Amino acid sequence: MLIALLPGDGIGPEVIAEAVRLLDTLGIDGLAFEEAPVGGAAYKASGHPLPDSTLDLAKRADAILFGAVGDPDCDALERHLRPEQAILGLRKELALFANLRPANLFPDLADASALRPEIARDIDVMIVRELNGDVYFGEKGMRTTEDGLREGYDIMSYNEAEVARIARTGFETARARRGKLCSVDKANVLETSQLWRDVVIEISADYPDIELSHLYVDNAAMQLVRAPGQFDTIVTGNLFGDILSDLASMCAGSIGMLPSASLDAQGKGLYEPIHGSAPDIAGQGKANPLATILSAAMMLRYSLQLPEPADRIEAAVSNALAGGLRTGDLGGTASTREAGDAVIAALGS
Ligand SMILES: NC(=O)c1ccc[n+]([C@@H]2O[C@H](COP(=O)([O-])OP(=O)(O)OC[C@H]3O[C@@H](n4cnc5c(N)ncnc54)[C@H](O)[C@@H]3O)[C@@H](O)[C@H]2O)c1
Ligand SMILES: CC(C)[C@H](C(=O)O)[C@@H](O)C(=O)O
Ligand SMILES: [Mg+2]
Repeated sequence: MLIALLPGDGIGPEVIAEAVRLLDTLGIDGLAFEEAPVGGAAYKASGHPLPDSTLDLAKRADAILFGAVGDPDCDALERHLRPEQAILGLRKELALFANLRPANLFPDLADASALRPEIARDIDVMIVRELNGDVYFGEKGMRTTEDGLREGYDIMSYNEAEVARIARTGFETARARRGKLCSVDKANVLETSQLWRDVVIEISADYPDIELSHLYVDNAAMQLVRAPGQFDTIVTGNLFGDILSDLASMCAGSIGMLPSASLDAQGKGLYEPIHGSAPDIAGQGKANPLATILSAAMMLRYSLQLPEPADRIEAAVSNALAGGLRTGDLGGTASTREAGDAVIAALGS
């Protein structure tokens, strides 16, 4: 089983190193790693954020473990050369349309949540975010109006096949969890969202066992903070899912805690923390590697069909936190390396 390692920029290499150290410690038979540059690192080395050789490795591999991309040195580049295009390109080229972002509170992290402990305790939500459409991939550009003003535009669109596909992922995910699906849109304003809601309702006919509800995205953001325990599975579009998952991460303690899986129709996946390259703390050994370590666990479970080591990793993270592990984002002082050590030590407990 070949794992493509794409560490990327900023804290990406720091957090990937800890996930790889943990996977090495587990000694899983037949796991092989191959690394390739991506993002700003790839641009600086070869003039493109997603070189053909990196895309080729991603396609050959059984799964991809991704760090983060984004480099302030590249801010002035034309859009198609910016580091972020690499992750968007991978998601599109590999047809990774279903992004699963679980937010749940580890029992010992209530003190780190942005919510009061008695509210935070209840959060256990899976955000199913569509990843191949929306404003991210619609026509976009810069033009000049008749009045001579510069005008930027990004077309938001979804066709019914795209909505149906992610809706089915949402229903299936809810079925494997607590049987409740909340579809989040902005159907009071957006045509895209009206179609989204219509299609989700049509697909729901195939899932009579699932309790379906709908929320506008502004209300959903408020409800996630007010009473996150009401949510089981959320299905939503690319942009709303991006924003809601960062919000949900703080309910669960920190953005440094949330992993993700981005899956194609066959279950091949790219696994990455939901956070970015965090230039403000890069190179200082301060990054929390747990989101990436938990992404590695998702990779073992979803793409490699290895639930036992996935369970072991998640239990080790939980035990390490129970033992007092806290990186800076969680209010502590542990370094990235010390956090990796604590999880490895907890594997035996
Ligand atoms: N999938 C990705 O590769 C991805 C995701 C999000 C942002 N980005 C990119 O990353 C760059 C920085 O973006 P941003 O600052 O808006 O978001 P960010 O997620 O990188 O950082 C936001 C804040 O959270 C902190 N943080 C993030 N991850 C952390 C961790 N593991 N441990 C401790 N603290 C952590 C950072 O220090 C920062 O203060 C941008 O170029 C952005 O486009 C990439
Ligand atoms: C870097 C950016 C393109 C990306 C997104 O918006 O999807 C990031 O915010 C994420 O959440 O993975
Ligand atoms: Mg994001």
